[in-house]
Amino acid sequence: MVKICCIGAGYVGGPTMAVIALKCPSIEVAVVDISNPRITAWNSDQLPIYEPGLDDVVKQCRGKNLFFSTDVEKHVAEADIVFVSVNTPTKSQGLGAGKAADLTYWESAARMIADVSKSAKIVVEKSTVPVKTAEAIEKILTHNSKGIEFQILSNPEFLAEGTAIPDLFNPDRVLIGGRETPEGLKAVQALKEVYAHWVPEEQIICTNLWSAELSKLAANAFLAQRISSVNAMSALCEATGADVSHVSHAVGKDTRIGPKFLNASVGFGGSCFQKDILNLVYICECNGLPEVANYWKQVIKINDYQKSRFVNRVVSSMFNTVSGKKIGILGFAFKKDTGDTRETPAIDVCRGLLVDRAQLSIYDPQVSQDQIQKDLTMVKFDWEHPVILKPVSPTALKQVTFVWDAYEASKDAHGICILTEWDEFKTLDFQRIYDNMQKPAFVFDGRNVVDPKKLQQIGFIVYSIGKPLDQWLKDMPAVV
Ligand SMILES: NC(=O)c1ccc[n+]([C@@H]2O[C@H](COP(=O)([O-])OP(=O)(O)OC[C@H]3O[C@@H](n4cnc5c(N)ncnc54)[C@H](O)[C@@H]3O)[C@@H](O)[C@H]2O)c1
Ligand SMILES: O=c1ccn([C@@H]2O[C@H](COP(=O)(O)OP(=O)(O)O[C@H]3O[C@H](CO)[C@@H](O)[C@H](O)[C@H]3O)[C@@H](O)[C@H]2O)c(=O)[nH]1
Repeated sequence: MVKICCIGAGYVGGPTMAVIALKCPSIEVAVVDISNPRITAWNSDQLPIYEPGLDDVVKQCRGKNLFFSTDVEKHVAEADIVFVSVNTPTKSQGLGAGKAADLTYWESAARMIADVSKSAKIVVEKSTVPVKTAEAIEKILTHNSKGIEFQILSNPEFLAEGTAIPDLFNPDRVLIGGRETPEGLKAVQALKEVYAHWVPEEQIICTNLWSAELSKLAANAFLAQRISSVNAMSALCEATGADVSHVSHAVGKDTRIGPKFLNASVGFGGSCFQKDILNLVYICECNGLPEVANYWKQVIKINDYQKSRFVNRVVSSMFNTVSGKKIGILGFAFKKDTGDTRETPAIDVCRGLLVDRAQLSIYDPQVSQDQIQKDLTMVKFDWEHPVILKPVSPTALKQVTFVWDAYEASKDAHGICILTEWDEFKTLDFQRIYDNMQKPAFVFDGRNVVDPKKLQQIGFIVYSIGKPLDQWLKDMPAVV
C-alpha cells in the first residue's frame, strides 16, 4: 500500500489529504502537525476549520485510510510520498522583511525529513513558495540524506477557501513540476497516478520545477489584479455615476476577459493574495527587475486604497465624525463560507473606525470573539500601510462588542457596514433593522449584497461600492 504523509494540517493540508484519502482507498494518508489542539480537533466532531462539505469527506475515511497525528517523525519515516503544506507567511523581520516569504517552517520540515528518513521518498511542495525553493530544499535533503534518494516535486494548490471541497473534487488543473531527469520524471508520474484516480488526465499539467513554482505566484497575482482593476473602476464609477456591476458585466461578456472574479468589493483579503504578491515583488527586486516589481506592488496599493476609501466614506457621510456612534459590523471573515480572518478587509475597516472612536458591534456567523480581538490588536509588519489602518491599542477594544445576531448588531446603531457577503445578509428584514436604528440610518455595503433602491425606499442612506451615489453622499464628499 502506498503511504502518503502530509506535514501541516491546516486549510490546505487537511482538506487536500481528506480528498486524496476519499478518492484513493488504496492509499494510506497520514496528516501530521506540531500543533496538538489542531490534531485533536481533526480527530473530533468539531473540525478546526469551517469548510462546506469537509465534515462529510472526513467522516467517510477517518480511521480507515485517513489519520491525523502529532507523531510527525514516525509517519514521515514510513511514507513513500511526503507533502509539505506548512505555512509560509511574509517575513516580519530581517532581510526582506514585509515582502519575502518566511521559509522557517519549511526549512525545519525539510531538515526533519532528512533526519528521520530511512528509505527513498518523493517530497512534494504543497505550500506556496518562492520560485527556486525546490533547489534550496534539495540541498538540505541531499546534504543530510545519508545516501537516501529524494525527488522534489512542486505541486502547488489552487483551492479557494469556502469552496475547497468542490475545488478539490473538480480542479481546473493539477500542476506537477519536477526535475527533467529519468528519476524526476518517474516521481512526476507517481504523483500523477495519485491524482489520476479522479482528475482527467488532460487536466494534469506536468512541467519543470521552476515553472510550477512560478505559475502559482502568477495565478494569484493575476486573480488579485482583476479585483484591484475592478475596484479601481469602482472609484471612477462613483465619481461619474456609472454602475460598477454593469461595467463588470459588459467587460466580462468579452470571452477573452470572462465574467469571473470581477466583483467590486471593500478589498480582497485572505492569507494568500497579499502575501504571494509581496513575495513576487521581492523576487522581482532580487532579480533586478524594479519596473516589474512596481507593477505588481500597485495591486496591493489599490487594495489598501479601497479599504481607506470605504472608511472615509463612512466617516465623512456621518458628518465627518463617528465618535461615540454605534456602528454595526456585519461579517468579519475575509469571504463567505469560511471562518478564516487572515488579512480580512474587516480588520482594516474596523481599525479605521476605532481610530475615529466609533463604538463597534460585530457579528459574524463563523468568527469567534477571541479571534476578532486578536486580529484587531495584532501588531504586524506594516507594508506602507495607511496610518488610519494601523493596529488599535488593547484599550480601544472597550469600544467593541460582539453579538450573535445581525439585528442585535444594528440595534440603536447609526450605521451598518456589510463587510462579508454571507448569504444570510441578503435576506435580512431591513425594515425591522431600520425601525430599530438611529436616524438618519446608514448602510455601507462593502460587498454589494443589498439592493440600494429597496433600502432607500425604506429610508436608509445607502452607500454601495461602485454604484451611483446617494444624493446625501454626493453632498458629503470623502477625501482619501
Ligand atoms: N489557505 C489556502 O486557501 C491556501 C490555498 C493554496 C495554497 N496555500 C498555501 O499552502 C500553505 C499552507 O497554508 P494553510 O492555509 O494551510 O496554512 P495553515 O497555517 O492553516 O497550516 C499550516 C500548518 O502547518 C503546521 N506546521 C508548521 N510547521 C510545521 C512543522 N515543522 N511540522 C509539522 N507541522 C508544521 C502548523 O502548525 C499549521 O497547522 C501556505 O504556503 C499557503 O500559501 C494556502
Ligand atoms: O470578484 C471577486 C472575487 C474575490 N474577491 C475577494 O478576494 C479575496 C480572495 O477570494 P478567493 O480567491 O475566492 O479566496 P482564497 O481562499 O483567498 O483563494 C485564493 O488564494 C488561494 C491561496 O493561494 C488560491 O489557491 C486560490 O486559487 C485563490 O482564489 C476575498 O476577500 C474575496 O472576497 C473580491 O473582492 N472580488
